[in-house]
Amino acid sequence: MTLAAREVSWSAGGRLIVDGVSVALRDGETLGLLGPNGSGKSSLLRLLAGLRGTDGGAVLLDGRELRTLRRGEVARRVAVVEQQASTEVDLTAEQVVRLGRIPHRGSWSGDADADARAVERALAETGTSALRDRRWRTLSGGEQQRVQIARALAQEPRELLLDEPTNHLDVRHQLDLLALVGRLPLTTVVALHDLNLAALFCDRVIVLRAGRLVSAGRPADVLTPALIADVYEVAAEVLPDAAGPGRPAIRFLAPSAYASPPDARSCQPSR
Ligand SMILES: Nc1ncnc2c1ncn2[C@@H]1O[C@H](COP(=O)(O)OP(=O)(O)OP(=O)(O)O)[C@@H](O)[C@H]1O
Repeated sequence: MTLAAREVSWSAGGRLIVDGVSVALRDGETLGLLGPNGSGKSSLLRLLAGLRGTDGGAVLLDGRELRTLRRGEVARRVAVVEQQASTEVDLTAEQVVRLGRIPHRGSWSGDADADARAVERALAETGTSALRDRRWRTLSGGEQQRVQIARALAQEPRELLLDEPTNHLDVRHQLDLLALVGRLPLTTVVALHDLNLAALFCDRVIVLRAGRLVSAGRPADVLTPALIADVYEVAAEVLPDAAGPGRPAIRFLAPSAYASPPDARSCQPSR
């Protein structure tokens, strides 16, 4: 048993932002959360994390309504990394990762050994050990992103919710991060814009449009030219199994108006 949304709705500014979405995660899967800008991905993730309450429907953790559970109990189970996660205080990277241990501290004291082990493991898994003594503010966007993910892993969650975690990451770190997420024995929801990364790493994907769930299933079944044209309004060619069995690769077909021949001269460094 893990997380589920049952007919979840949420409104803001007089508008329905998440509109009756139901999804039940499967233990250990990586679920991709897809959809155009403003389709409600971050809003749904925040509802699943219990960071905000639903206006209709319910989020369930092991079949129990999230809103009836204690904050600490949820935080020991569910970790979330939001877009542009930041910290105002001038901490080192290691101190940021240690924040992930807060839900595990009792009212008197925590288990210092368990905390230290979890922090070391999270730093190693995310390749951020070498950054441990750096001040947060001096880290690049990609380094900050990986440290935030280390913080979430130090929390030792069973459910991990990631909002655009590959933002700021170079291509190798994007691949490494999603491979790590797939390897860990966690149930993960990951909001992604890159459909090829979703096809490569997600066991299932769901697609939102204007707050509604419009499709759900295996990447190969969902990421069809028809769906991409309908939801993203972009023509695409889908090469089935090109990225592995059941894992399509997507090639976007730029309208001819965008596709003027490359001009080598425009790429020359100016002197
Ligand atoms: N607190 C809020 N008040 C008013 N409108 C909001 C609020 N939060 C989100 N919205 C609106 O809800 C819609 C969905 O936003 P959300 O951030 O969930 O989309 P998204 O799919 O994550 O977008 P993106 O891909 O651009 O990150 C947007 O139109 C956004 O402006």
